[in-house]
Amino acid sequence: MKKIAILGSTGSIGTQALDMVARNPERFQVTVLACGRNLQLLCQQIEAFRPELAVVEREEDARTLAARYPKLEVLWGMEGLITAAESQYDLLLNALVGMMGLIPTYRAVCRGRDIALANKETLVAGGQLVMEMVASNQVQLLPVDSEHSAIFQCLQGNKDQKIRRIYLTASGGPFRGWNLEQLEQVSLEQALKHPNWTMGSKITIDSATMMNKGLEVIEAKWLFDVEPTDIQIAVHPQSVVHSMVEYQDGSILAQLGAPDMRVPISYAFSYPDRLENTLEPLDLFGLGSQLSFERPDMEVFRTIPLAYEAIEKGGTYPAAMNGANEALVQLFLQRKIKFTDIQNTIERILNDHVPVYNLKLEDVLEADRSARQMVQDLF
Ligand SMILES: NC(=O)C1=CN([C@@H]2O[C@H](COP(=O)(O)OP(=O)(O)OC[C@H]3O[C@@H](n4cnc5c(N)ncnc54)[C@H](OP(=O)(O)O)[C@@H]3O)[C@@H](O)[C@H]2O)C=CC1
Ligand SMILES: CC(=O)[C@@H](O)[C@H](O)COP(=O)(O)O
Ligand SMILES: [Mn+2]
Repeated sequence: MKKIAILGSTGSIGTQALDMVARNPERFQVTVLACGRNLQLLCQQIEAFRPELAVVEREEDARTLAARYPKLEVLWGMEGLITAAESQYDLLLNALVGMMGLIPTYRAVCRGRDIALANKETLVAGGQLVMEMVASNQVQLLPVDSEHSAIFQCLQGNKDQKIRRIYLTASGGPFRGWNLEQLEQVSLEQALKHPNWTMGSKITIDSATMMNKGLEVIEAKWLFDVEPTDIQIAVHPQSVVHSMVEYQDGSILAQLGAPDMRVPISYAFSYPDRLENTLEPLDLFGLGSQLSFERPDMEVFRTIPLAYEAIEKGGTYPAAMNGANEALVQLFLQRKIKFTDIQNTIERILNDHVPVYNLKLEDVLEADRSARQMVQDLF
């Protein structure tokens, strides 16, 4: 029985992970459930999965839960997430959204605990620190992000083989093929309509701006130790090929599947085994269209070159970019800024950023904080 701690249990990834646990009760047991403020769903999850520890964002909600479930340990806030990350389990699924995932990941890695990582912001902001600790503590860091799970699967059995490049596939989002003038007019409702995936609101907006792909380039660099210049984004509107690895002999290995996050989640849960499931498989003959691949439009979707530039410059640049993006996406979701303000403001903040190199965790946190402050000052 594998004991799994889930941070972000009420979100898109968290609920799909619990679905895989429910389908495999003889293999997985949940020890921790953590969320923000969605107490109603958390209570249902507590009753269904009987964890030992629950963590919520606010103290008052923790007190409500503790009164309702006297045998359950209930904690709150970042301290609660850290206690959860350092508790007893076999695998931590980090499905929190945003930079708040970094510290719990880091603390779990410091304790030598294995992690299934959905929270890509962890590696974007703190990749260098986290990966150094992963290596020294021999931690297994298993990707959940669909493209990174695909790359990880294409690397199996080829551990020491030289890679020529990675093709990181992108749906292109709802505004694929649009020009800058059209992007100026984008509404929140349009941006929240992803063509192929149902996900949380933050990542859905990231997909629309294509910042999601920029974040994923940085995530791939850290996970697979590849140069960003060897990672080629390939816009693939069908979201059937989840990514590819080209080896030095010219062979390209790809992983295909229906767009269903329960597949990469269950691979991370059961690695190196593959779990049998009854999910709807990809119907190759029913695709109804050809599989197509095109280069991204980096003049319209400025987030992509900005992300390449941030990781090339290194130091605190990616943390500043990520912090600015999170704050801007939040403002866009609140209808306080225009869609194009997101990329324009990130560019401005990166231009003004004063970097720190030879990073410590505090430097990353400070770069994140000051980028958010700059966004606040601008809007
Ligand atoms: N969704 C997807 O298909 C994919 C997601 N990812 C990545 O996975 C991560 C999670 O994404 P997704 O599931 O879509 O996000 P969601 O917004 O759907 O879920 C976020 C989770 O984090 C919790 N949370 C929010 N604020 C806090 C807080 N202050 N303290 C504790 N918990 C909090 C939420 O709780 P509450 O519900 O109470 O607010 C929720 O459980 C992101 O990094 C995303 O980029 C990667 C690939 C695919
Ligand atoms: C499911 C997943 O992994 C998302 O990150 C997805 O890739 C988003 O789609 P885009 O390719 O449009 O960013
Ligand atoms: Mn992805």
